[in-house]
Amino acid sequence: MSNNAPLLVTTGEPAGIGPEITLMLAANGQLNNSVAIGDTGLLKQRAALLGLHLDVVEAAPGSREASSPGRLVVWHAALREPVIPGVLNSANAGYVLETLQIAVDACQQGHAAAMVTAPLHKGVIIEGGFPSFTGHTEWLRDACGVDEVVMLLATDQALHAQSSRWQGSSDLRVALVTTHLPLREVADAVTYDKITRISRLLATDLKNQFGIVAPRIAVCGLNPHAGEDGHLGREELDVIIPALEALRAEGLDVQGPLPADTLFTPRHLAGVDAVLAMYHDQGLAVLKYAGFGQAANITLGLPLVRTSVDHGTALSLAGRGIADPNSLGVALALAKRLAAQRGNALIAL
Ligand SMILES: NC(=O)C1=CN([C@@H]2O[C@H](COP(=O)(O)OP(=O)(O)OC[C@H]3O[C@@H](n4cnc5c(N)ncnc54)[C@H](O)[C@@H]3O)[C@@H](O)[C@H]2O)C=CC1
Ligand SMILES: NCC(=O)COP(=O)(O)O
Repeated sequence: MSNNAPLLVTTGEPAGIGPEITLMLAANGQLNNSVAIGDTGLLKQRAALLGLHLDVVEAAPGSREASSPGRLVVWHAALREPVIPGVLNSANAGYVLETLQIAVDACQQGHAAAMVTAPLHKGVIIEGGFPSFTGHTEWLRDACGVDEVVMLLATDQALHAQSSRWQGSSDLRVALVTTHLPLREVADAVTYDKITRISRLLATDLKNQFGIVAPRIAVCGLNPHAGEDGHLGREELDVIIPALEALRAEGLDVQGPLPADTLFTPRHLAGVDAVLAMYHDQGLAVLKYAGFGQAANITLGLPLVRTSVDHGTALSLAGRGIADPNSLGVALALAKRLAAQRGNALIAL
């Protein structure tokens, strides 16, 4: 990694809130070591629409110039068609993916310290000619040529931790065995191999990226009451328990499978560093209840640092200046910390 590389912020779906939450952070000085990737004209228009006093200026991809108070530096990618806030247009799907590719290339070539992604709209990318697209996480796995990645969402401001009686960590971290899958397909995707690979990656990155020396992972069951000894589903007996036994034999501290409805209560979370949920809404509904807007999404297992917001494109808010940019700020702060930990030199503030 060369010296003084910026953090990159991909601005996401152009009709969503990604461009404006990026501009909002730039306007209050939170993008000072960063560069946005997106259409410069779009960002200028959105800044004007919101009445933000900000110079939006273009720089060549790979340059060391970064944003400063009152000035947002942009690595330009051209929109395919003009954008109306809140109105999706599948013609711009290729544009969104181009912003991601620019970021990946720059991280891999040492021109950037990390990438932070504003939300994109999965459906419109699929409709725009990319039928196998399911999300940043899986796209980044393929773009980086790795076999497996882990989606982890984390907040250090979990709701239950605000109680004066709470004695555990204020961090809540939730990782997923399966990510963007129809519920009908989830049970078949929860395999011995998948659980063991994801758990190993999670434990390794909790150590290496979060500095947790001996990570304790609580693992959810798939079925109600963790299958009730096989009476309410057999995945626990046939797949999850054997996988966890193998992981324990390797020295991993994995508890479970635990009934997911009570695992997230403060008593069970007190000694836990991360929860491994079997599917998207099992884990993320709780995480978002505990800290929506205060959390970030991290992809573990990549050769680069990638964090993201905890929310989506919020189309109905786009162009109105009322979206909360806080999660993007949390994602930026985390990316900065993770990049520094990897030894990626950041532009000094
Ligand atoms: N990292 C990413 O790229 C993500 C993308 N998405 C995508 O976003 C699209 C919309 O997804 P939804 O499930 O509707 O979730 P969403 O997060 O866009 O919206 C859910 C609710 O939260 C509100 N909300 C979201 N972000 C907000 C913010 N910053 N400030 C204030 N209120 C906010 C919305 O107005 C809405 O009421 C989908 O295509 C989904 O796949 C969803 C999550 C993450
Ligand atoms: N709910 C998290 C989410 O959908 C984000 O997915 P990704 O685009 O970061 O893979």
